[in-house]
Amino acid sequence: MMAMPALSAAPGVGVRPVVSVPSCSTSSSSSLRSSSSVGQARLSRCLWQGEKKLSLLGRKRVLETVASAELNTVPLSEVASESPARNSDRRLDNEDIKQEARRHNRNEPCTTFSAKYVPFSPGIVTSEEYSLDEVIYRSKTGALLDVQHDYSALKKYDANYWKNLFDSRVGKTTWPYGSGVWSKKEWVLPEIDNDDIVSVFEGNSNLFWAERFGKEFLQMNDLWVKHCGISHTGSFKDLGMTVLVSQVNRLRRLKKPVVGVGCASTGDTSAALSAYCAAAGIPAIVFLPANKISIAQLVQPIANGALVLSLDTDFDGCMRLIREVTAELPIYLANSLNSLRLEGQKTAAIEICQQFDWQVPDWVIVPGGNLGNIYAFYKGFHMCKELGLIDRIPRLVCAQAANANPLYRAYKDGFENFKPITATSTFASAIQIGDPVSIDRAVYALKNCNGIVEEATEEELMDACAVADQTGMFTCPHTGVALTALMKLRKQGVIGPNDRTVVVSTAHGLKFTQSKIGYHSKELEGLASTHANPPVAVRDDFGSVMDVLRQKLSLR
Ligand SMILES: Cc1ncc(COP(=O)(O)O)c(C=O)c1O
Ligand SMILES: N[C@@H](CCOP(=O)(O)O)C(=O)O
Repeated sequence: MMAMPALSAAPGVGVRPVVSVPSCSTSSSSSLRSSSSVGQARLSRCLWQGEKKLSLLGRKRVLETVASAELNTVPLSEVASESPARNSDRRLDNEDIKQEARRHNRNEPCTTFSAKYVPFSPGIVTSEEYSLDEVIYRSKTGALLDVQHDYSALKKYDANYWKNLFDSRVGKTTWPYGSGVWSKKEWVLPEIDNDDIVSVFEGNSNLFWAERFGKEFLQMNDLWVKHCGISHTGSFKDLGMTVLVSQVNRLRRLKKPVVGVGCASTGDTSAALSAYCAAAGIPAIVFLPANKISIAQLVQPIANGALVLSLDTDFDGCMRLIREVTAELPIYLANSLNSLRLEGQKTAAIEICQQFDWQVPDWVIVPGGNLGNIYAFYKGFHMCKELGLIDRIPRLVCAQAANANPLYRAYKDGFENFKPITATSTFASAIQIGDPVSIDRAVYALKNCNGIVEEATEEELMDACAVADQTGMFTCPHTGVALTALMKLRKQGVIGPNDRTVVVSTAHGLKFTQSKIGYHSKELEGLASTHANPPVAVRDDFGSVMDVLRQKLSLR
């Protein structure tokens, strides 16, 4: 058997665009051109540089396809309705998915969009800014950074344009837009070359109607669960990691000194980092707190070939160390301290609006630990509102485990004082964090959406998981924390019976089976395990089986 280090179970988008949409380029340096001669020149470049391998027939098709988009103002609705026929063209001999995409991707607006790092200092005017190609995580004053998009460029396209564009990309395999993150590329990392993107077509996670749980337990008829855990590595972290690792891929191509990518983790960030780095052939280094993550989470970076360091400390200790190490060595920091991650994570919020046909839910409940995700959700909704796709931002609820509740404590204090704590053991082990790096981002997000912070005890979160599971879900403990917050707010009448509410499920329950086994075997110390459903041991004979069935099913 493989020797494991001491890291075992924890206890736990038809409106006419205002400009034409030429798009044969995948290059960040391309700009919007309307003259036909310039269009022809670009066309030739595309054909003879990027598409060297096309057959004569292929070249003719590209000429026809791109020329119509280059030389005319093409209503997006028409472009979209034409594309299935073109997309039914088979991939050409010797053409891979990226080359095929260059041929088909004429819906893509030319890259006039841009983004940069600015200090995260709401209300303070500063000229400080950095290119996304710089390796930098903090401002001159030590503040967090934020990725700022060029809204004046994005606003040249109206809300219907964006809705139709995003909608036209869902459910396709076109590189890279088959990804729920990259389907929103213009709002995420607009300048990255499509060839640098590292994606496993993450996102597009299901948003399902939790009918029985809502109606039977909460008298709610509009309760939804956004299942971000049904994902490549089983958590929402894939959304951010595709962005971060893609940018690292670009930095390495630009010959920037990045020998690897590192993170501290409670299990999910490390799993996502390892998988995306492995897909790109980039070394991954992960710092894990010994004995504080689940076996399923531990085995993910091991299997994906990451360098796994098991440290005799908690997550906050690992976080301190990785920050020191990444300041010394050319290792790129992959935690959400790095604002690139949040650009991917915010697409979950945009996706929720899209899944509701661009209607806004009343409430969105998100479990919080290092607190990047609650800000990412706020930013996603805020961007939709700024660009006119929605008319308001939902109220956000951040849910914390009572054993790891620094934000809850600060909230109760009117956000006047924030004090880091030493988080204690919780079944929601991925949010056992006492000194969250994104505290400022979280407080800003919650203040700006009239948000709420709730907490869940161990008993409450495990019971919430059990009850939800018995309505057909298979929840992770963090989702149990969010469900507990929902139950409390519903009971208090804060959330109404007809409020459209989305609970964000951040990880797949299959990553956390140990705590479920403990609960259903009534082996969790200090917990009544009220909803336990242990297996019934039965003797191997017909009579015994019949006796048990009669008794359990109340049959005579
Ligand atoms: C499964 C799961 N849920 C929720 C969270 C909390 O997200 P954040 O750290 O962005 O607050 C994390 C990580 O911290 C996580 O791994
Ligand atoms: N739950 C996280 C904790 C680290 O959060 P991050 O978003 O800052 O990377 C994990 O899985 O490691």
